[in-house]
Amino acid sequence: MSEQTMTQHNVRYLAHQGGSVRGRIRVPGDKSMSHRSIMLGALAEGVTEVDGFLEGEDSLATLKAFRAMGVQIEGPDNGHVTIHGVGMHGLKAPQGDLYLGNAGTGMRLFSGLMAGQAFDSTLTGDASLSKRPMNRVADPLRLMGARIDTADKGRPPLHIHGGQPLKGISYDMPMASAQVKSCLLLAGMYAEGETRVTEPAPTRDHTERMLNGFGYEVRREGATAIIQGGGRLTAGVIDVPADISSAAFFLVAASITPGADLVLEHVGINPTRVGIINILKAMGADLTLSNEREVGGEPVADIHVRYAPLKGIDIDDEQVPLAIDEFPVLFIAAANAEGTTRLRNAAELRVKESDRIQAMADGLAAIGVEHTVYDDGIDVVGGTYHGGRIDSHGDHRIAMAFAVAALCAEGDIDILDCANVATSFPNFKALADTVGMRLDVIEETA
Ligand SMILES: O=C(O)C1=C[C@@H](OP(=O)(O)O)[C@@H](O)[C@H](O)C1
Ligand SMILES: C=C(OP(=O)(O)O)C(=O)O
Repeated sequence: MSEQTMTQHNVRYLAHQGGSVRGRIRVPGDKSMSHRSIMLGALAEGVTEVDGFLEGEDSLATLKAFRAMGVQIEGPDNGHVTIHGVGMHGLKAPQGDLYLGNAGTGMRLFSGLMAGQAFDSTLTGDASLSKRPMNRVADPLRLMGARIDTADKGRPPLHIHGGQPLKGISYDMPMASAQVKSCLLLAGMYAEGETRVTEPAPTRDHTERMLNGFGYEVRREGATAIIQGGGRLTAGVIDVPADISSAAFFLVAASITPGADLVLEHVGINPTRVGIINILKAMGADLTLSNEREVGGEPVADIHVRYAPLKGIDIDDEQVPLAIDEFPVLFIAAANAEGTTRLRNAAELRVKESDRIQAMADGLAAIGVEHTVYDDGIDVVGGTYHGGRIDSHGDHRIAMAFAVAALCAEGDIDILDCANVATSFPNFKALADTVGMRLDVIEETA
């Protein structure tokens, strides 16, 4: 069965009202770091050992794409992956297209890497990824000398012509995007001279940290990340922490559920990812970090969360890129807070796996949560809400957000099109059961 036909099998969630949130859990590995561990491990000299790898569809698609380019990769086996690096110029032309599933991160980072190869490649994705904008990477890569063909309006598939000499550029990113920054830094390894990428606001810096960990220097001058072409990567050991974006569902679940008391273990707390913690704390959440340590160049902690009454806030603009994937579940926190929570300057949410402003607004409307939609944000008014039927639009984070909402709903929430939860959080149902949430997963065939 091809990946494309597999996705026709779908699941629906029936999230029963009520339930508890108690215990001690570890959510799966960080998706951003999992993608990058395979990419850098494949291009390194030597053998890279990865622990904590996310065995979700997005990062598995990245792993398979490198296998298709001749890289020997063992695993994943309980989060352990062994990558036999082929060096910067050791990839082989793949036989067919490189299918990247649902992963915007996969496609944007691959486009930078493939622009530097000697052979042509075609990057494809599922229905959601095929609608997402790729000119944000294709345009600056073309400035570097890449030749890239896109479908209509800069959508995938991307056809990347190999053998094009790249030169470094100085690029001011028009949006705060770690994917664009990372794409250009990866292409910059293959470019002549320096590539300089300036971000309008801080975004996740896993690429910079991991490149430095592989012995490839990325310098920073203020808001600019700088890489010199022509370097090499040296294999190493990577310990991927639990994904704060997955932990977010349980941080909100515990914050809104009276009596909740939960510990999330070994969570990545990179300062460019902690918007969820900062925003929940500003809303009055009871979160405590302990056992703070650094693991493989990334800060990690256990997070203890207990129920506390939340209040609505105006979310600080600077928190937006630091919590960019957490807004669906933060809107559920807002629905359970006293007063109104206001988000602006978050238009990027409209170009994720779904239009996350509209998809969440439609879902909030279906369960009776008062809200007002803006081009770049939303106001959510806290209060009681009922059950209802939600379309997740195949977006993992919308599906999981409404599963969390059921904890405080006055009725059950039926959530359609949830198969893509497996892209980032394959054992979400199992961990939801462990803590006391009441979630049925109903298999459906198309
Ligand atoms: O670099 C990454 O790993 C990611 C960057 C973010 O996207 P943008 O760079 O488009 O904001 C985020 O939404 C995505 O889930 C992962
Ligand atoms: C936006 C996300 O991922 P990607 O862009 O990689 O599809 C996400 O996981 O919320």
